[in-house]
Amino acid sequence: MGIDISHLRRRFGQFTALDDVSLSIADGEFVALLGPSGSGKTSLLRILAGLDLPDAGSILRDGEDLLALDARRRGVGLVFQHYALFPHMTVAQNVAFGLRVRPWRLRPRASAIKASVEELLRRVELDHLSTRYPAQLSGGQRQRVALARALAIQPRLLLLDEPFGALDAQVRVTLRRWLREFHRSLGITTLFVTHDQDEALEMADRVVVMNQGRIEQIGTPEQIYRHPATPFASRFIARGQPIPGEVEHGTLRVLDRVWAVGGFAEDQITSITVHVRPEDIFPTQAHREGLAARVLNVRHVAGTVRASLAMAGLEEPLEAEWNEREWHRHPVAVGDVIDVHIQSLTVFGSDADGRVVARKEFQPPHGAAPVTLGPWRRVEA
Ligand SMILES: Nc1ncnc2c1ncn2[C@@H]1O[C@H](COP(=O)(O)OP(=O)(O)OP(=O)(O)O)[C@@H](O)[C@H]1O
Repeated sequence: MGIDISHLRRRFGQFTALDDVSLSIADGEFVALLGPSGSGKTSLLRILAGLDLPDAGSILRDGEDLLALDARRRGVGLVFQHYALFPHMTVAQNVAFGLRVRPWRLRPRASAIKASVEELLRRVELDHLSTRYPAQLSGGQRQRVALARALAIQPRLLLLDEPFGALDAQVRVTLRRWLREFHRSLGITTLFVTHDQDEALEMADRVVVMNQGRIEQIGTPEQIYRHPATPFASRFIARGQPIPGEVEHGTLRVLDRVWAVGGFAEDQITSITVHVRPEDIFPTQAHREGLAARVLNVRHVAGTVRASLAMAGLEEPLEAEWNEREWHRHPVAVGDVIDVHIQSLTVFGSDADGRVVARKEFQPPHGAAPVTLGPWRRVEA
């Protein structure tokens, strides 16, 4: 049981904002919609909320057609990036609003509204500020009021559209953890829109990666980070960096190294993309086995060390990232020429339409002995 979104399409004139989007959300799940600006996240949220209709596709909740219900009957709580609090109402009045405007037959008694507002404000830890006006609150406090207000109607589905987008970095991090715990205690099915990778990976049970109106990948934060399904997901989530590679007559050539690629269906695949992550590039002392790299810069950032490396055959430098301890073992400095070992590569094979039809995570061996790369497995995009 839960929400089943299937084959949703939404066009604005010639522009396709949602292109065959299918997604199932389990009861009580916390799902993040993650994608760059314009990827269709808000379009999907608006359709779920009943603020817009798709051109095609269906949404079922526990088997019931959600699209047939008007917005007020969907039991949806909404929080947007820009606090939509009523400035002339106190915190308590804002939270009570959704209950006060109900038709009189459905409206709780004034004493019940007061009790539920008090309970909600306790939950969002703002009971001491109930008589303040929005202008007298911090940004983070306003968003917690907005959340309490969305929860007042006891929604079955909570939709959060970049709720922390306008807050500063430190408040965002604190509220992220707070909201995660809050969700755990409440268990309401929640869809959270963000373009911030850390936010999605840290908070969600599952992450839906969107790009140009399509879903690129759905998975747990770990699955998506460790095993990105497409070059886009790899670049956007795992900071995958492209390096030139070729496949010919059963061999893969990358950075002047050649490995056998057994079982590679070259006839199906018209192009390949090879990605390497910053944390998979290590300095090595085994000179004959490493790849030569010149250190262009070194930055120390909160416990990690980032370096840009110029390498033969690459137009753009590769970014490498080590923790401080690793760096102390090989304290490279600007101008050094070092040997690096690439611990892991991801190779994507695409067909003529650009669809990924095969992918492989590959650990290049130390040394030059050819290895078999495969078997390739099909991926569901
Ligand atoms: N009413 C509309 N008319 C025309 N185009 C629209 C309309 N609403 C959205 N779009 C377009 O659809 C695309 C997807 O928009 P959407 O707001 O869903 O993206 P998003 O992923 O939420 O982006 P952001 O992170 O910037 O909010 C955008 O290119 C946008 O310009």
